[in-house]
Amino acid sequence: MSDKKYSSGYRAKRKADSARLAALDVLAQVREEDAYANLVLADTLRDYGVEGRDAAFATELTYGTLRMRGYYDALIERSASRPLKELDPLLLDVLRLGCHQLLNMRVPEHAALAETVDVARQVTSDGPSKLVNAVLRTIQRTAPREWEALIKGQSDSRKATAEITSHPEWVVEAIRDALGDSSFDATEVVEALSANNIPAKVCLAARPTLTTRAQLLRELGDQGSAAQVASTSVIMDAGDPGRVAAVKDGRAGVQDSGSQYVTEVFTSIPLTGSDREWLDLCAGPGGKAALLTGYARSVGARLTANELHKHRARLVAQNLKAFSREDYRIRVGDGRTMAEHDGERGYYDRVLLDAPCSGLGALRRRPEARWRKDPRDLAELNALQWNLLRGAVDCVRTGGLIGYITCSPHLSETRDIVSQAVAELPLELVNLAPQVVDLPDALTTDGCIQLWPHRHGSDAMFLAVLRKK
Ligand SMILES: C[S@@+](CC[C@H](N)C(=O)[O-])C[C@H]1O[C@@H](n2cnc3c(N)ncnc32)[C@H](O)[C@@H]1O
Repeated sequence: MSDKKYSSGYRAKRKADSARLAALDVLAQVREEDAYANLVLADTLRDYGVEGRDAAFATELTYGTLRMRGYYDALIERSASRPLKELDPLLLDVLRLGCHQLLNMRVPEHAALAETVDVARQVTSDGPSKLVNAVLRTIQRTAPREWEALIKGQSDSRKATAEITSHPEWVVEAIRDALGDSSFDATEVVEALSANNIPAKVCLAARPTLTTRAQLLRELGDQGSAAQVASTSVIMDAGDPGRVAAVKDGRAGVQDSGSQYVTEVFTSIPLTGSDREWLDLCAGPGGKAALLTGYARSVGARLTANELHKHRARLVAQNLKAFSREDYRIRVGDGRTMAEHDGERGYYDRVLLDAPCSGLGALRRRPEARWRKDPRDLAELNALQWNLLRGAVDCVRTGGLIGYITCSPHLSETRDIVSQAVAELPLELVNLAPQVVDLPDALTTDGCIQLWPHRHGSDAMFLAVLRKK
């Protein structure tokens, strides 16, 4: 750190604010160590002695900056008049923090500037801190509406939408394709992407046969309200879910309302013949398994929850602790080859395949997730999804149902893989139109369900139901 006075001379050097330093440290951990911000934030705040209102400030600063990084980078690049890659990464993080304070927090402009320059000086030296001052002043001098117009006005509409909504360009393309829009800057494409910039509220699931939404609402008092989409879901408007008695004892769990809805729809599809043995092929950590066990129990069926990883199977057990051991069994194994084991082939009446996926439908939950995802991972995921689908076909009886779910709207892991399955495997698609009369904008043209944060207030969950021929 430099000992020299800040050269503009308008105030003396002073120690940078701990909340901002802590936020910067988290950004650095995310960038350098691939850390998850939500996992390292609490320890980092403790290390810097940041608590109470300062901790809330640091949290908002960290998450907001990570989320809006793409937009801030567009402004920084234009204001620094040099490519971003020529900026020191730590300095770039400082600039991003400054942008968030200037543009999206209720921090007075002079404080946003001065405090950010203090941080720059403390973690680098005088020279770079002058650059921070100059760049942030340039950003501040232009009105937010003018910045938006400037970015939207560029000829490359995919890049413009990516920058305005703060997403990688490949995600813009994926969302446009999933919505069936022809242009990258179509109103709904921008709305869908912008919805990822609004943090999701905590949602609880009232687990069937253990409690009801009405009971959960009563328990929460003025801290809860009924959520959209699923009949089991409750939004926690305030408070800590870990302190809710129903969550502590397993009658309820923290779960997105879209996840609840697709599980509810799948279990409500009528089935000819027996309906006693249900399988959750990829069950960890067990949110859907807990709903499935409840629904199964209410019709006299039993759930088998399968999971590849032992430690995740333990989480399933934790999620099912409020049910009786007769209602479920948990097994550890590979869902792709489960039918090779004694008695598993064609044994199940319903199989839920909640497949490992890109998670593009839950970007609003993890502020930095969109920057970490790589489109090259999709090919590997698609191969796994396909092999799990084949595994599910082997486990379900003729006439039985498979519910294929992803937390993603990306076509390669939703409608494309399902149409390939219908073409190549002994499966027919069940049209879900009768199940979604109250939610017609959730139905895809091929009769599947695709939820969206901007339409339904849930994660972008996908459900296709397939019947084995
Ligand atoms: C999307 S998550 C399932 C979420 C879960 N249904 C819930 O609601 O809590 C996918 C799960 O599949 C598991 N998995 C991955 N490969 C698998 C395989 N070959 N067989 C079984 N499970 C697998 C992962 O470990 C992960 O727990």
